[in-house]
Amino acid sequence: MGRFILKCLKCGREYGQEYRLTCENDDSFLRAEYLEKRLELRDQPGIGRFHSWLPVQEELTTEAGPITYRSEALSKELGLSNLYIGFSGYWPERGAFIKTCSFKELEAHPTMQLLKESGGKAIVLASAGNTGRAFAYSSALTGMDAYIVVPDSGVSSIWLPEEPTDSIHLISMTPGNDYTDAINLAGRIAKLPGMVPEGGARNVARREGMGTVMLDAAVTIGRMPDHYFQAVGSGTGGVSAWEASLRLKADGRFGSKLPKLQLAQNLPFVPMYNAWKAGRREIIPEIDMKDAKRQIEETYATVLTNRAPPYAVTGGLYDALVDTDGIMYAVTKDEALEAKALFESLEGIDILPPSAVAAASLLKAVEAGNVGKDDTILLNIAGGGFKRLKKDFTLFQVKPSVTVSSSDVSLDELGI
Ligand SMILES: Cc1ncc(COP(=O)(O)O)c(C=O)c1O
Repeated sequence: MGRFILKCLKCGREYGQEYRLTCENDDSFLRAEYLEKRLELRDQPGIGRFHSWLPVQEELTTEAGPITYRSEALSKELGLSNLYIGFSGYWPERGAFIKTCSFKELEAHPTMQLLKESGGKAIVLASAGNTGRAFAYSSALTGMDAYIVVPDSGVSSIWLPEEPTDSIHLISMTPGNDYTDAINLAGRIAKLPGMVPEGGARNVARREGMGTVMLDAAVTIGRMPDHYFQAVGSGTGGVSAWEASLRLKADGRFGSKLPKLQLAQNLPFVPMYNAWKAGRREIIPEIDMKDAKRQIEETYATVLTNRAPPYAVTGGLYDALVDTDGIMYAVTKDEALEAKALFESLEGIDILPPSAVAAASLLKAVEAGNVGKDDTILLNIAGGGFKRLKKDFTLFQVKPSVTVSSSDVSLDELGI
């Protein structure tokens, strides 16, 4: 018997347990509804603890999982009494063992498991860096093929803490192509026979994997936080946190008020910030991301640069922000670097650029009075511990099997 059904958020059509990204009637998100309505923690080391609300049959045994701890130093510096850090990365002293150093690994493991359970063999995805590394690692662990398309700026991010396997197929794109070009090429490859698109935010396994950050926080704190801070590029993490809190609310033991999403992008590329500020569901490219490619080149945290984020779609980020009375921030590179230095010196762990953007947004929120001094706050440090990892592991660069010059190349050139 299945553990969940997939339900279309617009027309309500239900599907059984399968690797499905879209409804046959419309373009809305599908959401998983689990038979287990109460979160029953499993005896697993990582995200497998949250099996109740992961769309897979077998419990995941990976040690990769989010951790949550109560901040002391940063909390004191900001004058906050209930600041919690959700950390996804490598920090063994705190029990954090994500060896690709970001919460993207929380998405990769359930996705590969769901793919395996539904008979799929090869997954195709685009990445600006962190997602590709996470799926490459999951491919190395499971032996399942992964075709990963990255822009030139992302190639150096595709490393592993062990020897890469033949199951990893890295396709790089020449300079001038960005993350969205990689998405377009991956979309074409995914139509080849035997290939399965990972689906980005449409993939419930990805969303539920990321949602475990909120679940871990709620079980650690004993209730849902009042505020949730994260830097977003696609916004999937924001949607995931919202969906996880809807389930926690229905569970009944973790409070009834949904955490307020407080999400950040980095200047000059801030399309979702612009649309949200203007009160619009639609992103208007000419207004919200004029000269997008140039903006992206100037951006500090490049993984936050998705030109086609799931913002307007039913069940997407706009709906999540409306439902949680959310706030969005635009952060400069200087603000991010300042917040990074502050966080690292006070909390004692190195963090990735997007996490610096998230930390900067918390500083802005405190300054603007968007959080109360005694409110319970969850800061999602979605990537970190890279320097810490290098002390314990040798890292291996994954080499591209082919480099292409545009998303329109003939697929024969790829030698798949
Ligand atoms: C460390 C980290 N934080 C935040 C994000 C933004 O994630 P999303 O917009 O998919 O929620 C990313 C995306 O790659 C990331 O790697």
